[in-house]
Amino acid sequence: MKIGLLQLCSSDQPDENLAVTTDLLRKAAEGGASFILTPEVTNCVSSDRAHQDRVIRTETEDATLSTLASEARALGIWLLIGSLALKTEGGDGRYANRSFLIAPDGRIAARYDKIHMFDVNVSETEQYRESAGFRPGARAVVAATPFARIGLSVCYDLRFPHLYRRLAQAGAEILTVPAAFNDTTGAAHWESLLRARAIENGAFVLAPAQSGSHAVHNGRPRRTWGHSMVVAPWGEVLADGGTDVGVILADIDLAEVARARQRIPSLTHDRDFEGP
Ligand SMILES: O=C(O)CNC(=O)[C@H](CS)NC(=O)CCC(=O)C(=O)O
Repeated sequence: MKIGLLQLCSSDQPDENLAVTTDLLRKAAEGGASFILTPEVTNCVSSDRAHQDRVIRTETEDATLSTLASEARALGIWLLIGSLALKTEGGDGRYANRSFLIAPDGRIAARYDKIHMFDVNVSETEQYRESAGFRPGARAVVAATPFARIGLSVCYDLRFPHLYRRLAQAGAEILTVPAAFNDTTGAAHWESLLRARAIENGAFVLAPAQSGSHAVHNGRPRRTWGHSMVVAPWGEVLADGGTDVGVILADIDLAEVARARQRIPSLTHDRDFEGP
């Protein structure tokens, strides 16, 4: 089957981002993709709380979700909206960083709220406190489709291998890692971590990414790493999106999951042990 990754450079204007995303989604479908994926925070990249409060909507009011779900239906494709920043009802006023799997009939087949929050000082000038704006999820999700079982994750989750272990042990054959990796840690770690998750779990890793220069964050534009990737279960990088905004297409053979797991059955060799 053919996979389409959308590499975006989302701004802090959801309407603009939706127009670009819709256009690229149609291109990916024209290119033959039957499963298309968008990056983390497809609808809005911003760290300005007052601005976010003006433009971010709840799940039921969000135009990105309803429009892309209708597009998926019109195109007859499976769609992973990597994530949307959404207002949540109740709770403490923080947003959800929520991933959606949309079926070809336009219905929501699965939702997943990012579990691990990026509260990190990347350098003295680049600091993130994702948990100040977003409320973390607490439930891992595997969704069944006619072509594969899909384990959902988002961005910084990539650094927590036990999450992917659980997803693979629950049957996931494809692991999705939509991201907005920053360009410092992206250069150092992105490809290695993606390949490690694919190899250690014998699964395809599909990682659509934000790329380029976004809305100002801590007084400077926020830069993301791009390099959207498709990684095979044996660890080969089947596609690397570079840094341009656009569509990345890759053919995958899902039989490779069983082949990789037969050659190295480590997924079934976990053992309980004591200490340290
Ligand atoms: O802020 C938003 O709008 C949405 N959230 C994100 O983009 C998050 C928090 S800043 N980014 C990451 O998790 C990058 C992880 C990363 O770069 C690493 O693990 O090295």
